[in-house]
Amino acid sequence: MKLDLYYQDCENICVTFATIPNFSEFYIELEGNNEGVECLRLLNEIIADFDNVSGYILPCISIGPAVAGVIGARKPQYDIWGNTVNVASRMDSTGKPDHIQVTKDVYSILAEHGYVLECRGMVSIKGKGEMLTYFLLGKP
Ligand SMILES: Nc1ncnc2c1ncn2[C@@H]1O[C@H](COP(=O)(O)OP(=O)(O)OP(=O)(O)O)[C@@H](O)[C@H]1O
Repeated sequence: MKLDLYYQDCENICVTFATIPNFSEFYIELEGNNEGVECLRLLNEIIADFDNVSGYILPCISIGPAVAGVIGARKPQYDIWGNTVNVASRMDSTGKPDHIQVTKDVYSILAEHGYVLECRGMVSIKGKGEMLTYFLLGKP
């Protein structure tokens, strides 16, 4: 048995979750049309143009340690794990349309660099309790 594992401990990474609002409706509309190929085209466009996507994407950010690696023998997949990833996912699931929700740690770093943020207040996060979160409003 081959025991080589690819993994990397990351001390401090920034994790962004990005949801496309109403994606499932969009996808169903396209199913009869080119079997979803147009949908893949759109996703590639969004990823290639990530800096200019506000409006139809909802990014949410957390920072901290995580482990990254490849898992799966038959269908290997690269993924990341850890509390930082779960919190980024929660920033996404508790987010607000047209807003970028970030944790307090992200707020501290961005505020130091002149970004404009607004305190949202305490948000109830599954598995974490109440967390103070912020909305990112603008660049320096
Ligand atoms: N690598 C990842 N990629 C995508 N989503 C992830 C990843 N790691 C964690 N998540 C998501 O982060 C969320 C929080 O993770 P947690 O381990 O607390 O899950 P859970 O308690 O089972 O919650 P849930 O009910 O949301 O599934 C989950 O919704 C999970 O799907």
